[in-house]
Amino acid sequence: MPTFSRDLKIMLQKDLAAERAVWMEKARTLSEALPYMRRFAGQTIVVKYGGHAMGDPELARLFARDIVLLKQVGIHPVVVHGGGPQIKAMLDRLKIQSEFVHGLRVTDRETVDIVEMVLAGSINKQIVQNINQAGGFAVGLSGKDGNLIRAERLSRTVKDPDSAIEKALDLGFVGAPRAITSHILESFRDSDIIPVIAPIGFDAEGHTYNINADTAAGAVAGALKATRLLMLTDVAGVLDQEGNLVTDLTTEDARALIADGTISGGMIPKVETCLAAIREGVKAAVILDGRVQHAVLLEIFTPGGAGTLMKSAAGA
Ligand SMILES: Nc1ncnc2c1ncn2[C@@H]1O[C@H](COP(=O)(O)OP(=O)(O)O)[C@@H](O)[C@H]1O
Ligand SMILES: CC(=O)N[C@@H](CCC(=O)OP(=O)(O)O)C(=O)O
Repeated sequence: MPTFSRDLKIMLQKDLAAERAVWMEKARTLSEALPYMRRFAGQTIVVKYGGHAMGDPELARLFARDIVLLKQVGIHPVVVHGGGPQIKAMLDRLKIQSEFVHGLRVTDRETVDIVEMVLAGSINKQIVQNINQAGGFAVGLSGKDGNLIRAERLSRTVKDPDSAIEKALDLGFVGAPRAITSHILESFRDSDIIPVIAPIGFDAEGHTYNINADTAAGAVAGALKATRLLMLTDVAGVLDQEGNLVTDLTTEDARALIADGTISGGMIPKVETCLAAIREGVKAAVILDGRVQHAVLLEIFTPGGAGTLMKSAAGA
């Protein structure tokens, strides 16, 4: 029937035009990424991948693809991962109690074995597998491999609120990174290998340490003088008193927001780690929302990077 076939033809032409418009938009986005690809080519970007951000399998798959894409365009991504919720799940299964003091897990001898098993074992290998399934060549390392993260027992004091006397906190086998053997990571720069690091440290006496993943990522970024330290978390970034996103955070503003309690809990070590990394030579650190699909690509390849940026005085 001629009328029907004419209508069908018009419909198909409209569909094709709509599809073409979608592809044109995608091509434009790719083209607009070119200046960013040139800017970051050959640079090191350390990505801290938190335990909350890896909970959703689809987000984890997209994260792995984004990391492979960075490497493919000549950027050197280094992934440092956490796994707090996964450690908690394993400790619960084994009916082992665990508590946090100032955002850090008090870690006794039994707990450090479980932490190492979960971080350097199942989680590390899952991320490696995701990246490799996305077409990359990821190699999993704990801080023990290649003497990567020498650590010491973290010493921290707190002020007793009644007497105002400083007392030492005993967090057990919680480590502070002392030295990063960076040539291990630098040897991957000129290869297609993507290092994926579990935040486990060691010392000369043979102790194993549980290191907060933010702290480990900051130390690695500082040692590599990375161009960017990206901290993927479960909020949009640093929020102000009204709950609005702070897009640029100076050291002075950070100090003020910590002092008045606006920045609290796990966000304090995160911000402090970013500032410390910048002091050590990282050009800029960004706290961003790991719950958003392609958060890493948005931050690196578009002007619409959506987190909180802290940068060195020399600029980013
Ligand atoms: N000013 C703030 N802006 C944003 N988040 C904040 C702020 N103060 C405290 N937080 C808390 O910090 C959390 C992020 O830290 P944390 O839970 O340690 O993250 P992760 O598990 O990703 O390392 C947020 O989920 C939020 O509850
Ligand atoms: C000392 C300390 O607290 N270590 C952390 C290490 C994992 C971590 O930091 O994981 P997220 O990044 O997912 O929070 C812990 O035991 O939970």
